[in-house]
Amino acid sequence: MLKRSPQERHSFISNFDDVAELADFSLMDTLNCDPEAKANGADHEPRQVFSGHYVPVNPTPIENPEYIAHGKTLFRELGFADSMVQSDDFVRVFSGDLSQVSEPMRRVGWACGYALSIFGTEYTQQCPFQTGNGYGDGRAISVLEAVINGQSWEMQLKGGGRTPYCRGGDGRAVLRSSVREFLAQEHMHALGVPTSRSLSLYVSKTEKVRRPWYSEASRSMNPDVLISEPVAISTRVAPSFIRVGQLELFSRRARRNEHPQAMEELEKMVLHLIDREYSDVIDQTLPTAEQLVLLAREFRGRLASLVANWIRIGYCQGNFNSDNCAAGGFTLDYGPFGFCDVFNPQYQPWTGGGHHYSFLNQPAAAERNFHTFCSTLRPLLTADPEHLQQLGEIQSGFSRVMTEQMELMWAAKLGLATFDATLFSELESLMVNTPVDYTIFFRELSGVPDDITPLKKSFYTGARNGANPEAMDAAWSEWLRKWKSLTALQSREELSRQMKLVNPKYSLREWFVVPAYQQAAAGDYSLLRELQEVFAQPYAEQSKDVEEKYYRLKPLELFGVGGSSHYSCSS
Ligand SMILES: Nc1ncnc2c1ncn2[C@@H]1O[C@H](COP(=O)(O)OP(=O)(O)OP(=O)(O)O)[C@@H](O)[C@H]1O
Ligand SMILES: [Mg+2]
Repeated sequence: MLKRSPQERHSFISNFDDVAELADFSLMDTLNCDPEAKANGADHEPRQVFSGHYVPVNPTPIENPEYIAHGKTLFRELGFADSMVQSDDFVRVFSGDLSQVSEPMRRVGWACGYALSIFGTEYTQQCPFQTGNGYGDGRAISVLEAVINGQSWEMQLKGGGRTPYCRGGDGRAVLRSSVREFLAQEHMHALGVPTSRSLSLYVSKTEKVRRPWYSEASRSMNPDVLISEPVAISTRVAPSFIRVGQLELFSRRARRNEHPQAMEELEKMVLHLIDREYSDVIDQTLPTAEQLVLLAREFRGRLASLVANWIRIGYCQGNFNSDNCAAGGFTLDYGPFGFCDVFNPQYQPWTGGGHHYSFLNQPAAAERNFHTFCSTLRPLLTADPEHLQQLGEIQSGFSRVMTEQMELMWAAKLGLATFDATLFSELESLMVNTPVDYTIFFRELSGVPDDITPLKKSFYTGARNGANPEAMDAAWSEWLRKWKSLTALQSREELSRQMKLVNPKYSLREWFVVPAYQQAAAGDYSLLRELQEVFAQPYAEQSKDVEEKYYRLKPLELFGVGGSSHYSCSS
């Protein structure tokens, strides 16, 4: 614990119990750069980093930062006063300027390397050196790790400038992508889905970068213009930002015996993960092998539950690679994500994402990431057949655990005590054939309607797949009758109350977000702040006005529009 008098404390530092130490094996990449520039974080050139937990790197402040928004709920949880977000020192740090921070904060941030597997297949091609040693946080820079109310929190700038892993990129994030991530993180938290959190969002009044994007009302699949967009820095917060891909980097090195400390580094990294993300459930005095097995079991449960929650609320992560899979089991990297409007098992807003990361394929994608995760632990257990076998059993049990979670989730969405496979598969076909708006359908069903009239509020009748409307209505009525017979034992009020806790009324559809970031780029933040308020209470009925604006079908003319219905990963 660091000792300091209250007068010495930096204003927001006064909320910290302590400033935590990172794993103790930093700064070991001794090649390829000027040691002094490296140690003070001033070397931002792409380079190979051969070992070590992180590299010191200074963020590059955005020019003329202006406050846009902060995560009010998170501020309350951290004990930060709302006014702090406009204070000079806070603005400076979270718009990327560490030059004036005082002890115990450090004037240097850090970035981490990680490896990449796509749907379980290892890649190194994305690394400019083709070795994997130049891939990692290309524009994410952590600036602080603090213990607040007994909980350790890492604060990470996204868009904070180039790092050794920037691969020739500019290290920036545009306002558009920053607004999306900022809003989505707090919405997911309010939905009860584990996630990184949003601390603050600042935009530059003068600095812009060019990105490929879609022209107005474009129906092109790929971006068709280059646009100039303001840069922004959003700060996200989590117990750690350790990714499956990060463990993978160390494990690949250990497997190939790339340097003498490779195995030791892998072990330290895994123990660091346990300390940051699993200390409440794993006894750190146990032998390492036992801890590893417990870790795999616990992560399995968290990951399966996470993905079932994504599907519960209509979320598609879009790019669920191992480097976008947080080893703590929460949602990380809101890039080409989307909340679905129409129920479509193959919903995938990212044009580069393919079927493998589509909506109902996310359990399969999670399984691939889990297998990758288990493989990262294996080198640490080679001399221990008993624990290796336990790990194998945990790995092969993923699909069972995932199925259990999915069935529990569908049962809860339908207000049933147990999953009914026939009822569910009939519903799935009806939802595809009508088609229905996923959020509105389940919310209307949560009203326990007498007949299908309220459910029709969710029907995209204009997009009906040529089906006979009378026959469809009859099929829906029959399905509703069956559903009601299965729920008949519960009081209608109680059933409705329970279902409304599981089926949100409001979800952050992309066509709500597009005008918010467009207006923000023109200096008007009012819509963005309205979305913040509305989507912080997704289960509440809210006012008539809110309902009319945000509880409605996607207008048919917005289907197929580039940048809204689908987008490239460009951010
Ligand atoms: N403008 C940029 N400059 C430098 N590196 C970038 C830039 N944009 C993306 N990258 C890097 O490219 C890789 C893939 O990007 P991806 O979109 O998955 O991540 P991201 O959205 O930047 O970050 P995160 O996963 O940290 O949320 C990451 O390693 C990321 O850091
Ligand atoms: Mg990423």
